[in-house]
Amino acid sequence: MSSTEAPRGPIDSSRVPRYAGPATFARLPRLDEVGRTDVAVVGVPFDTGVSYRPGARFGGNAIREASRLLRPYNPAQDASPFALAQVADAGDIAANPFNINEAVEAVEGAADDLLSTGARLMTLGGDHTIALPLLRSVAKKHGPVALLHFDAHLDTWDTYFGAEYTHGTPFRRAVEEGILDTSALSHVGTRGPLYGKQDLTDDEKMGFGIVTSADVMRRGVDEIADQLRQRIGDRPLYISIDIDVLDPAHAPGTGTPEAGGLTSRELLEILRGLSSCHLVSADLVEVAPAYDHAEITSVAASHAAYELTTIMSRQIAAAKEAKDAK
Ligand SMILES: N=C(N)NCCCC(=O)O
Ligand SMILES: [Zn+2]
Ligand SMILES: [Zn+2]
Repeated sequence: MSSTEAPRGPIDSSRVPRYAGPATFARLPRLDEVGRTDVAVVGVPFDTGVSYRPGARFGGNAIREASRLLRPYNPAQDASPFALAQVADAGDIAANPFNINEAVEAVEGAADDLLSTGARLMTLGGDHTIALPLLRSVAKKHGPVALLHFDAHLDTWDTYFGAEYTHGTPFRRAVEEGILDTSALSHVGTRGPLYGKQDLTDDEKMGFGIVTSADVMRRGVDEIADQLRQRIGDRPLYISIDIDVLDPAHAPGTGTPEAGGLTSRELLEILRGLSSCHLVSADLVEVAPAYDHAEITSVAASHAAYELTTIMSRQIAAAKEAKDAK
């Protein structure tokens, strides 16, 4: 697509019913159908890094299936994300299920390739291990990035069974590697039992601030979004959403569920409150459809990815407009 051409949007639901045909995210064109894209939605079918229930390797396709019902206009952000910028489904990154190190390298390499085209990534996991190679790739382009991490868990543990690359450890590795801007790191939705108090002191030393799920309930979504926006400022921002940030009532289909989580409404509202942030890429991980019912989890995930995609599209359009005005 040249910069003057209008983006190619989703399949017209008034002509082809939404339940027909193979699924792409939001029924958008595949990347090979449009040549290049501003936002690449990409799946990572990988779950070898999990410590409890497996199955997130099927998450990306479950989210694609559940996203058939998304409509092209987003009233909450007053934007038509797929008209403002080209958004396309880039398919899946093939990752070795029997070798975590090799898989981590493959994800980093594929992310490098997509980012080098100028696209931003909306990655659908996969387990949380994949956030590390994605952050490595984003940091090569933008330098250390601010991180907003929505999750029941800290994911800053050191190792599991001696393994460094797991779904409970990506953000400790990322801090060690210097790819995060440690003045702007926040967990949101944290809750549940830990291995010890040390988990919290270690996490704080790495620079993380914590907004617990109880904080969200007590202080409300607007105040939380304001606080996060202030902390992030205009830094390049990466958002990583582990779907287990939601209460198991809102997201049963996940591998390490914890009671007392956010509602899908709270998550979506906080994301909308971040629409002015400079979102350079995002992931949504840990959807494990085998434990889901009636697509509860994958529908919630598809809507969260839709809000993130809208934020990116609006910014891409605004940047283009500013450039054209010059
Ligand atoms: N769901 C993610 N990313 N991490 C959970 C790790 C929790 C544990 O095994 O103790
Ligand atoms: Zn988690
Ligand atoms: Zn996680």
